[in-house]
Formats: sequence, structure tokens, C-alpha cells
Amino acid sequence: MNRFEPRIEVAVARVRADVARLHKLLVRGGLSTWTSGVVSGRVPGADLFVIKPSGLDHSELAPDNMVLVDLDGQVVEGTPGAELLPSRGAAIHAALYRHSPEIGGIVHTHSPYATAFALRGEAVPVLSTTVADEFGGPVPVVPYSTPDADLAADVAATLDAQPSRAVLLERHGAYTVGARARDAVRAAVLLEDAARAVQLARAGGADIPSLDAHDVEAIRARRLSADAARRDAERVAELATAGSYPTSRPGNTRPGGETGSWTTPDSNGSTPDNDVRTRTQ
Ligand SMILES: O=C(CO)[C@@H](O)[C@H](O)COP(=O)(O)O
Repeated sequence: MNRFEPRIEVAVARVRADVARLHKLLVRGGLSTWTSGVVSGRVPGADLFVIKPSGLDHSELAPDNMVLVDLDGQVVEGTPGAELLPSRGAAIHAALYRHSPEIGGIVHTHSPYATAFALRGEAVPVLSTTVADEFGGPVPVVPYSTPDADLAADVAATLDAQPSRAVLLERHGAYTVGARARDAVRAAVLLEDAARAVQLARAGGADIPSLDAHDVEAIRARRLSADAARRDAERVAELATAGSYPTSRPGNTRPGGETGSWTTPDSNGSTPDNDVRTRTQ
């Protein structure tokens, strides 16, 4: 029996498939060892997200053993995967989704090069145009604090204070966020790539200064503008496919007027009323 109205059931099924598949990209990119490497994705139109189960080998992950969780961090009983425990980070993921409606996907890894920076308590610097383009500045470190501290609040505050969609956790690893789970995975992969490149350049004896701040800003601005144009084009294509928008002029199609570095979850083809709480009582 379905627990939700049909459009939410469809959205849940889509996010389950996405989140299960995206874990394979973490493994392929060398960002995951044992059961580490956790992806979650918000369900557009509902106060729900999908996350991997705790302790299961990545090779066993599939849409039907992903765990559906509400934004209070509670497993939605009676749904596939509900018999499993969600990943240990589920409460942090829930808090980040509550914190910002712009966050539609989250990744947590212990990927080796990013974690090496985290262990040193050192931000990943902007040595390359790629880091300027992707992160808009250095990838900052959330300072280590006691195990009882509110890590989600610290991650949220660090994300809010600067443009990067990635943060390092001192003594632990990294969190990345994005408009969709796929965007957060992309950020995690590119963070690891950036950390490795810096490490290799330094190992070769180079002492490379950070890019000039104005250049970083210009590169980032160009990227945000390209992202906005791409989203417009996607929106036009979606509306044209649905037969509800007759023009091909991208500039006319942004009802949400999104700005900043992330798209909002509902700018990805899902329904816009994502404040509606849909879990059946
Ligand atoms: O960061 C941690 C533990 O330090 C966890 O996120 C693990 O990396 C994955 O745990 P499970 O998903 O198996 O619970």
C-alpha cells in the first residue's frame, strides 16, 4: 500500500534510485572505504530524504534498501529499507536539510586527500581555476569540537559564511552539499581532486601562492552565470516536453528567480510546494 500521494511516491522512487546509484560513483572515485561514503537526497515536494543504510557494503546498495527519513531524522515506518538503521550521520543530514531549503543533496566522505587536509586543520587553498570555479574560495575547516557538540550547526554556520559547497571536518573528513544529490557528489569528487592536486604539487617542491582574490571572484561569477543559463535551458526543455510552455526563450522562464550558487530543489522539475508535510498520520 502506498503511504503518500502518487506524485510523492514517484519522487521517492526517483530519489531512491539516484541515491543508490550515486554511491557507486563514490566507490569508483576512490572516495569510499568499507561502509564510509554517504549520500543522501531530499525528496522534492516533501519533508523527507533518502539516505543509505548503516553498515551495509556499498556493493549491496539498491533503491529498495535505501532508508526514507523525515526531517526530524525519524525513519518512515512501513517503507522499503525501514527495517535497517539509517547511516549514522542521518541526524546531521536532517539538520542540514532543515537548515536550508536550498540543500537538496548531501555527501559525507573520508576521502583520503581531503581528509589529510582535515587532519591538518588546513583549508584546501585556491591554487587552481578549477577550485575557484567550483568552490568560489578555499574549502574551509570546521574546527574539531567534543563528540557531544552540535556538529550540524557548526557545518551549517561554516557553509553559510562563505561560498564553498564543501567543508572539511577537522579530525574527520568532509561534507558537501548541492541542489541535488548528484551536485553534492560532484562537489565531493572535485574536492578530493583539488586536495590531491595541491598535495602532489607540494610534493614536487612547489610553493604555489593562492590565486588573486579578484580573479577567483571573476571566475566564480562566470560559473554562476553559466549555471543560471543552463538551468533556464533545462527549465524550457522540461516545460516544452510537458507541453505547458510554448517558447524557446530561456530568459523568460525563471519563476523562482534563483540566485547564488545552488539551484533550489524545486528548480529541478519537481513540484514547488515543498513545505507541505506529506507523511500519513
Ligand atoms: O563518519 C562516520 C563514522 O565516523 C560514518 O558516516 C561512516 O562513514 C559510515 O557509517 P554508516 O553509514 O555505515 O553508519
